[in-house]
Amino acid sequence: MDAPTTTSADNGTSGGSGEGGWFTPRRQPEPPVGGEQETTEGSRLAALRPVGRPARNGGEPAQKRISPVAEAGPAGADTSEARADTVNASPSDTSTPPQPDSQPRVPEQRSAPSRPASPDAVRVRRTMAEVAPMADKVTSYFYALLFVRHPDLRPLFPAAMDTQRDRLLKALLTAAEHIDNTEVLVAYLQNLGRGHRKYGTRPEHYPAVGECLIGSLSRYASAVWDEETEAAWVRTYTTISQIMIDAAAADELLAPAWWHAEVVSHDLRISDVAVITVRPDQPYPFLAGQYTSLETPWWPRIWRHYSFASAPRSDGLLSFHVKAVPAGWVSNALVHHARPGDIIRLGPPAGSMTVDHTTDSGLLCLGGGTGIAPIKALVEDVAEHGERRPVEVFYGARTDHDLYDIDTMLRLQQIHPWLAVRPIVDEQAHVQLPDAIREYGPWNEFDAYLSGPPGMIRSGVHTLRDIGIPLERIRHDSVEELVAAVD
Ligand SMILES: NC(=O)C1=CN([C@@H]2O[C@H](COP(=O)(O)OP(=O)(O)OC[C@H]3O[C@@H](n4cnc5c(N)ncnc54)[C@H](O)[C@@H]3O)[C@@H](O)[C@H]2O)C=CC1
Repeated sequence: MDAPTTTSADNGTSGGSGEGGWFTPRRQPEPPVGGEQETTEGSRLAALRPVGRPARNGGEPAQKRISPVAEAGPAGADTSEARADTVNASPSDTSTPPQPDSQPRVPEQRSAPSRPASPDAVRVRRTMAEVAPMADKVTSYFYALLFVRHPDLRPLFPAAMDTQRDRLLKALLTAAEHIDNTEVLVAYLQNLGRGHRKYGTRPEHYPAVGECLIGSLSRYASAVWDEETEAAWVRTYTTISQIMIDAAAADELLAPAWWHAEVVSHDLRISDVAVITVRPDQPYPFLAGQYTSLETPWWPRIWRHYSFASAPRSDGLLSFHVKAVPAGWVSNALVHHARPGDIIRLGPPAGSMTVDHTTDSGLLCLGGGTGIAPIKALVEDVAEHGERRPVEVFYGARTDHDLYDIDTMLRLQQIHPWLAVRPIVDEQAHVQLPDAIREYGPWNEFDAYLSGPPGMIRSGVHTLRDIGIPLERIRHDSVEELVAAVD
């Protein structure tokens, strides 16, 4: 499954919780259908059958598709990458096949009230604890079951999925484990469901995945598996899949499953970083600070996440900053092979590291390496709104040479008196990016935006908390492990 998205340390997605149980399946698992074999598996299959119907309200406008967590790959199969340019992308979109995310994409249950876990959640977590030491085996068995029993699903996954095959499973298990954390989980699953449209996932695929999920869990958690546990998993999976299906159905009314986009310019700024501009084949609505998933023609069905490097433009063009990382299939193809005229595919926009235009707080922005891309988009966004809010950008790089976009940022500073850009070069400053902000401030009237390598985000959140910025005013993508680290 794909990447994350986070938002702010507080994901900003509350809402919708008052209706009494997002996670109470709106449709109870169906009893075994007459005529269907009365085997355990027949029952599972029937119980897991989701209902492919659009959400009651027809969905939200595309512009509102902001979720606190990133999307995961194909339902079932996500192969999508870790966010290539984002926090979860580990050191990159690296891997030999694209590296899977080592972290689940659901934020920690930081905001969950300290209510006792539901009986289903207790059973689900007991199963997870049981299978944890055999995660590899569970994963292999799950995909073996899926592809043997449902060979029609194989094409939804990339040809080479050795190292990332567990994305789907991971996302499902993570979601199941957080089944009580409704507000965060619903947003996560909705995003996941929408994101799965680009893989060709359909409602009828979900029961197959659920059946194989339960098949592999029951095998490897046999010591704790019983009828109640199975029923808990069926309810949990039914809830998960129904939210994903509903979100995908609602999104279908609003947006394509993917966009084709033609590369219109390719600017190799330094040996391993290119600024790539593309023209989507139809309007692509997004917000500054968000990111998208991207598939190249060279690595079909392998998706990577990249932040938009500009606010929405009147000519509809989109740009990305891509760093080629060792063994990064997609990033190397984009940096070293892509040329104008090439056609790529884009998934829907995601992410909520966006500017809150209802306040006039200042923006304290930390961009490390190619993490400067969405920061530039945020600056343009503030400029377009014509507001006079102070924006302070700290742009970190290892060396002077790595400040590949400093000219653009300094040009923006010249035009906008409310903008200050401060390059922080490790080898000169003898201090890494987050710590550099301690010498400036005060920052109590600022919202903070962090974009860059995971280590920078992690230490950035720590520093910002340390200087008194509350968690809910700190925004960045893919936060789950970071939230856990500071909470
Ligand atoms: N929305 C987002 O969060 C985005 C994230 N990214 C991510 O940013 C990264 C960029 O990679 P590179 O350009 O190679 O950056 P890099 O690894 O050269 O780091 C850039 C700067 O970040 C700071 N930094 C790095 N690691 C740190 C740590 N552990 N603690 C404190 N500060 C640290 C340092 O000031 C360093 O000079 C990639 O991992 C990419 O996935 C890229 C674009 C958007």
